[in-house]
Amino acid sequence: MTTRLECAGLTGGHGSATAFRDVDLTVEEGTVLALLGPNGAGKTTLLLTLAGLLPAKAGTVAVDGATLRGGRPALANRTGVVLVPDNRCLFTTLTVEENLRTAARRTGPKPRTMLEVFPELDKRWDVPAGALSGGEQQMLVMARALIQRPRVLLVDELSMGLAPLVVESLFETVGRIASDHGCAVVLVEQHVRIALEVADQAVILNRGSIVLRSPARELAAAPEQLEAAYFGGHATRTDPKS
Ligand SMILES: Nc1ncnc2c1ncn2[C@@H]1O[C@H](COP(=O)(O)OP(=O)(O)OP(=O)(O)O)[C@@H](O)[C@H]1O
Repeated sequence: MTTRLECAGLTGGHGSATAFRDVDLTVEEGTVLALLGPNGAGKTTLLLTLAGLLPAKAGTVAVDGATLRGGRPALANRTGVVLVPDNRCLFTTLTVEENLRTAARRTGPKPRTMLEVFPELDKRWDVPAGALSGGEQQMLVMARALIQRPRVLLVDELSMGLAPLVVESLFETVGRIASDHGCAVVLVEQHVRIALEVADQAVILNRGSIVLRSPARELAAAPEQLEAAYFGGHATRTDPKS
């Protein structure tokens, strides 16, 4: 397997405040890493730093072995890093098709090819994004990410405000996007159980530090370890290399 995303000693935050420190992550192509942890742990800030939207205070981020220049989001995006932000950021007055057109690249897939992954959007093709249901909006958000042919897909709280059944189906799609398109997915999620079902590996961030790493399946079977990492922040590392 190829290492798609790697960060080493990554430290970052907002202004002079440090939100996370000394984070090492490796995500292989075609796999999903669940980045979990309590509110305020630093998960979103870490994603923004991986996407180049915030400069790192220390450490490196590399995609397919090439180190990215920190704080350069357009460059990171051209390298294949695509962020799915937690506030959706759709153009609400533009239709589904128009939203996809804003993200499509000249030499990349055409908007309608996204219907192979999200067929439910076909009947909503000419509807403004603001009139879609929450689940449909998130499908559009994922389609808008996929049309950019991501090598690294950073997904922040996809489930926010959605019914559990909708979340399960969306997460299945995320898993398929990783395996079919060979991208590395980092999934920040509060729905821990569903996230662990789709993820291959999991890390728990607490107060800015990684306090637990584990294959996702093992962690799903060890709720006490999960709880200790969330509330105590001092669980043991089960697999220091993952
Ligand atoms: N725009 C900002 N300016 C300054 N500090 C911020 C900003 N956004 C977040 N922070 C701070 O950075 C720290 C980490 O927040 P972050 O949002 O990354 O955590 P999180 O794990 O994603 O939490 P949540 O699940 O609540 O979104 C917190 O102390 C938070 O108050």
